[in-house]
Amino acid sequence: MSGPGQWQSPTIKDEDVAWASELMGFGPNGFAKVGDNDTRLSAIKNMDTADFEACPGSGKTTLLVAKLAILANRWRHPRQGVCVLSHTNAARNEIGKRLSASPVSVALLRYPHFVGTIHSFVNEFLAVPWLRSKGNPVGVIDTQIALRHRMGLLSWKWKSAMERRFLTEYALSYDAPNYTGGDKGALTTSSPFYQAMVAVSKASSEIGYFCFDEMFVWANELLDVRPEVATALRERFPVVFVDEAQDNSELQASLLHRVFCEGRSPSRRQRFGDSNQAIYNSFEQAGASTDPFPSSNKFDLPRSYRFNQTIADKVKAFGVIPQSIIGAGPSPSGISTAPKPPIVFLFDDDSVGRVLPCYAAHLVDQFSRDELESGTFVAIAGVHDSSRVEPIPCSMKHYEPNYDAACVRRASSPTTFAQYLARARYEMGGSGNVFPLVFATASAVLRLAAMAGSNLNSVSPKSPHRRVLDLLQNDGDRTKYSELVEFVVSRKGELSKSEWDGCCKQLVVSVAEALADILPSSVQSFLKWPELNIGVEAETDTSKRRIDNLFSYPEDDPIVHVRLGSIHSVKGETHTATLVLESFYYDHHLSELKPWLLGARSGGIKKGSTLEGSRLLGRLRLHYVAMTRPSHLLCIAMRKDAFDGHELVILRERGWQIIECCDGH
Ligand SMILES: Nc1ncnc2c1ncn2[C@@H]1O[C@H](COP(=O)(O)OP(=O)(O)OP(=O)(O)O)[C@@H](O)[C@H]1O
Repeated sequence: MSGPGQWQSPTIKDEDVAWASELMGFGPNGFAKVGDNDTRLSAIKNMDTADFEACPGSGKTTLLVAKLAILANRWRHPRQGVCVLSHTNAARNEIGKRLSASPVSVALLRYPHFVGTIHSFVNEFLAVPWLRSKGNPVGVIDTQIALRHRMGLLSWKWKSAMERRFLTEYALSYDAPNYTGGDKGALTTSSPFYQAMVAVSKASSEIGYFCFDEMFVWANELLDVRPEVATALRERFPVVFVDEAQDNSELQASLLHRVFCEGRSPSRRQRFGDSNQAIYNSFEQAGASTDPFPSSNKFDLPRSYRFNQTIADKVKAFGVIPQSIIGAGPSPSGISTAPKPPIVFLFDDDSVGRVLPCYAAHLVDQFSRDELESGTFVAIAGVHDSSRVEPIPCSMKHYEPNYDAACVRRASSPTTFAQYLARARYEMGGSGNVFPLVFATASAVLRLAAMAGSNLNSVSPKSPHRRVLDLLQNDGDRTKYSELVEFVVSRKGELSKSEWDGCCKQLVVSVAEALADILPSSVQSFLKWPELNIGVEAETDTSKRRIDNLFSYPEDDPIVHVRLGSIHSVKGETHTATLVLESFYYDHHLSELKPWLLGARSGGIKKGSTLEGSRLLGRLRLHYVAMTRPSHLLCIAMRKDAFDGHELVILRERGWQIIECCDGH
């Protein structure tokens, strides 16, 4: 095997680029020079270590997939592969979906290549083999289950001590191989209380329970003890691509740097991202300081193929470092009408519930029936889930009281069986593909068994469905599992409460008990069926759709379905129309960004060249992601009293049209 230093990258020729462009459906010139500008062409041909920092909709993911197709077509190394890493499962699935569309590039989804999240790479190639080689089993990698297991091991005395000190269960996680770390407040490491918490973390890990991020601890320990592992991985993967690089945390960036870049014979590494779109789990979280993105060797791609110049002009001020976006879109799609003027919907306390109907009515007014059917219509809020009730509006729940946040929260596991199904229906998005339902049913059963204390091996290349079938020992249990799957599929995942109570719940319990013995009462919450806010209608089709977070309009005979979600959940997506809803985090997000909307401010740098505070930068990035999703229509919804008369005049002068929801539009 040749090392990465000796690996010869294929030279990408013009004919390869034209072939890939045709493959992606852009004709032969999708990546060709535009006037004098050949940045896209040189970006796709470049095979050296580089960063591609580009504006929203500039085709970063498209460029990456096209480049991968060219590599797949030319790949001749039986034991060396291309490594493609993404931050989230959603991004990994998007790349996987696009690669599987062509018989050539689908090869990248198999050995010797790797396409997956950074977490799955760390588990598969570093942490899990290392732990197992030390004789430590790896059963469950799931923060919620591991911390719950550790709480169960902690004596009553220390549990009450945690309560008194306001320590959460995260005090039982660790960030060093001696099991110390986690948020243990001001306790000294030598105190008996601290040591008791360390002891349960150790005991639980030694029998196979781990939090997600703890796998980085073990991966780093392996690299400390066996630095030659990095050399072997560089030989195996001479070329590495990182998508959504702006979102890498310090933990991820520093580990990837150690594995692929640091020292001699680095792999070729290309990263794709947009630092203006860096949104993390919390505003306080900072980006990576090791190997930050972008480096100085970067390509800029200023043309957005998603939207036109009107939308580009509305959104660019929201970039923390404003980019000169050229609105070259929308690229051809099923939507043939021209892009529409942007809209601000205004509402007050009484009319907040009218915002979604007004938006849907506007869509019906602006798009043809065919376009309403084929297009993607979305409404999103920065805060989609909150227990706050004031000041109105706090979250998506003020606009749609039946909104179920767990259904769209891709990063965390669902907490009930019903949520597993809801998320699967959301993924199916009306298609006839039942795979998400089978996957969700199997995953939910495995999770229930793990919650009940079964130490099932959660690290497996097999699908959850295959794993359940393998784990079920006798034919009777397998038959029950098949009945369960068939029942869920026959109802397309839409079970009524009576169907759940009637037979489905018992099937779930029986299968989980076959995997985990008796289910303790503590898992009952997982089996709870959702109560709806719309009372008697609970069994109607409309209520089911609302659990799926689809707002359908008109209610009686819907002609448009608006998908509801968080801004985080729509990263990387392209919509026909996007409505960005006001929400509350310390203040109303959009109201705080009013100077950017009115053209008084641009970017995140204050006078005197200092950066704004982290909260405001977080607001800007979040709403920059949100407002750059639509191809044809950008809408925002804000409180009417956020503006005075003069400001409304400015908004209109800047090209926004205003629709008042209070008027009974
Ligand atoms: N070369 C191209 N020619 C025409 N259309 C393109 C081209 N590249 C991308 N597009 C279209 O532009 C839209 C945005 O592409 P893509 O999602 O790859 O952008 P992105 O830069 O990854 O976006 P984001 O920054 O929001 O994640 C898609 O509809 C895609 O089909």
